[in-house]
Amino acid sequence: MSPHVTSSSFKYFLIPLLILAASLFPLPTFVSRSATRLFQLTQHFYPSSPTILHRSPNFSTNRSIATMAYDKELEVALLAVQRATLLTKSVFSSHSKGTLTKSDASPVTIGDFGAQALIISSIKHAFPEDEVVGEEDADDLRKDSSLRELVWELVQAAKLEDSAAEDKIGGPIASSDAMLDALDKGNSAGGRKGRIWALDPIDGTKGFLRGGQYAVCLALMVDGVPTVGVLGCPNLPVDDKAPLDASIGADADSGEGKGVLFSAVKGQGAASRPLGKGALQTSNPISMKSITNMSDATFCESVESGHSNHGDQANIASKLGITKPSVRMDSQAKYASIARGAGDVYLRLPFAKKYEEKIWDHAAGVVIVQEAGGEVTDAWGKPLDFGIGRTLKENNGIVGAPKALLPRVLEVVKEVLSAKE
Ligand SMILES: Nc1ncnc2c1ncn2[C@@H]1O[C@H](COP(=O)(O)OS(=O)(=O)O)[C@@H](OP(=O)(O)O)[C@H]1O
Ligand SMILES: [Mg+2]
Ligand SMILES: [Mg+2]
Ligand SMILES: [Mg+2]
Repeated sequence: MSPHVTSSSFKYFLIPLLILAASLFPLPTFVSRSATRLFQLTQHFYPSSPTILHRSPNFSTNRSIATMAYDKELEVALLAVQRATLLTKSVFSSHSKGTLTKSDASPVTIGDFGAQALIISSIKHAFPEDEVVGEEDADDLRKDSSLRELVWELVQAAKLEDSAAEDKIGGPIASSDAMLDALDKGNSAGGRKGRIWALDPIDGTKGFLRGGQYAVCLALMVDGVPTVGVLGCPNLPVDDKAPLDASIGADADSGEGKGVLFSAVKGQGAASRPLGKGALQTSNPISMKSITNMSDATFCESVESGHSNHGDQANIASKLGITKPSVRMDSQAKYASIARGAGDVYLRLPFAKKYEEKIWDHAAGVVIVQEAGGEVTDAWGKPLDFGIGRTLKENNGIVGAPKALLPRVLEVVKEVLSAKE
């Protein structure tokens, strides 16, 4: 038998048969683990036609063979992000946030360093072979012992209240040196092959500092495709139906009814659950709002006028017939908000063509929006390419919307951008 025939039989006959058998009969753990491996294998064999894997948004409440893939990755990511938000919230309520200015003039705080160290240590505990593209590194802490001490105290104090949950993410970091090493393991160059996590320990650091929206963001990319995404948003309302108004970005300090964990796994739908302090709370499926009339849409944009072009975005909204004012909020809380139908359209048009968006600013939000029934492309309608390194250097600007609305939004975006060229 030729190698081609052998590989085809394996691909088209043996794997589907084994998966069918695995889903029909109750199996001992070791067999079901093998089934999970098999399932992951099929993702390599059927990269573009995942008919047996891809379910409608909100599939997550149904248990089946499909939900077994990435179960552990999702649980570890949720717990790691939840633990990191204990740290960021404690920094927010303390006097000093230990703010430094990075070489690109953007701020970084002891919260960013501590959250990155905790999350990478969780990932490395559960998946030692995986790489991480993280925003921060330990250079500043290695140079400044008092700053290092501040972060180390925070890291030691950030503990989930449920010991089984803590164990799943490896428990406390062993020493201050181990903390620095974990922080530095966010140095992957990214790429198109294998399993790479994208981590933004605090996205919207400026929002975090002013008590507005921020998000702890973590995504697993498999062969360059965002596959598991988690966003911890301590200042968003727990209620998925809460109206989105302009005040959401201004003074959203964590309090009663605030704090949400959003998540998605490719092919399994998107969900939200209250952000807790211990074991994971029950999740609810989320989906984008189905609006038929563009004039009913709400669009979300950055607070910082330097991060996206508010003028072009207002022009686009008016050409689309959108009459409601934009909702401005920092961070990937924007993606989370459109994914649960609190807003509808995400616009991030560039000021400068040379700015390269960072993969950690988008990977988690993109998979959550996709799984909630939306799509995200660049401003010219090109798919976002997460597989070429630490930035989206082949893309320019970002647009996200419910699938049915995206073509019309892109038409107007291109019209406005072309008129400037
Ligand atoms: N010039 C420019 N253009 C576009 N984006 C930039 C730019 N400079 C910085 N950044 C990145 O913006 C991230 C935060 O942007 P957000 O849209 O989330 O929030 S806001 O702009 O502050 O409202 C921010 O993420 P954090 O650093 O994690 O806060 C940056 O990665
Ligand atoms: Mg930053
Ligand atoms: Mg960011
Ligand atoms: Mg950040």
